[in-house]
Amino acid sequence: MIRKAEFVVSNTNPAKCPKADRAEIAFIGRSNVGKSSLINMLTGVKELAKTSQKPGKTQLINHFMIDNRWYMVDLPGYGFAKVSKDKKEKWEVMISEYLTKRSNLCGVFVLIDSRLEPQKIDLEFLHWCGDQGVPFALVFTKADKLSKSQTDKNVKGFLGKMEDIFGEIPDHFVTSSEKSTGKDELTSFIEELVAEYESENTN
Ligand SMILES: Nc1nc2c(ncn2[C@@H]2O[C@H](COP(=O)(O)OP(=O)(O)OP(=O)(O)O)[C@@H](O)[C@H]2O)c(=O)[nH]1
Ligand SMILES: [Mg+2]
Repeated sequence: MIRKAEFVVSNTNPAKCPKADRAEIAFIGRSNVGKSSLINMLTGVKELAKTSQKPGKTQLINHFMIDNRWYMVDLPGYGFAKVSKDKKEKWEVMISEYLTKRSNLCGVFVLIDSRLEPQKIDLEFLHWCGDQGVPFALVFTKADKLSKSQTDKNVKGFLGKMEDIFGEIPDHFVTSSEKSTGKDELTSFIEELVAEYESENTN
């Protein structure tokens, strides 16, 4: 259970992020998929991470301190059409630096809109994570928007693609930030990652 969550700092430069002296978990995915909303749902702090109906709200690497113990990170989304080429390239450098070099990163959650068929951009991004050895799990979002059977069908379809690409099905969670669906399962999983990191990184 998360008891306390506080904003720490926003950055464009991964090298300027807080000292990597504790476990860190990050959320990424397409613009508007619900990353910031998920952070607010998991922490129980309504406006901790800024959300918007318009894609492209989160622009920076945002660190939040959880229970004075570990960091939760909100990242800007990919795939927002109205972004200049220059900005897109800057995003790619910033995010790839962050995801591949952040030494205390013990879990990256790639958010997938549970309403949609598998999207090329998500599959490409996951391919890249696999190639780079980024430790990811999947979070399907907005499960309140469709019927359970439709959501299940989409999730199953996406996991089938994962099996085709990776030969195995990654850890995954079905969530709704509106209804707090999946909160306990995802929180427990994150807490396990944090505990594992701590047991490997204490002297
Ligand atoms: N119905 C429903 N709406 C959601 C859910 N999660 C997010 N939303 C809505 O989706 C929109 C985008 O949510 P954000 O959390 O800002 O998305 P984001 O991924 O952080 O977007 P960027 O910061 O632009 O990359 C907002 O209007 C949210 O209210 C959910 O679980 N259910
Ligand atoms: Mg956001």
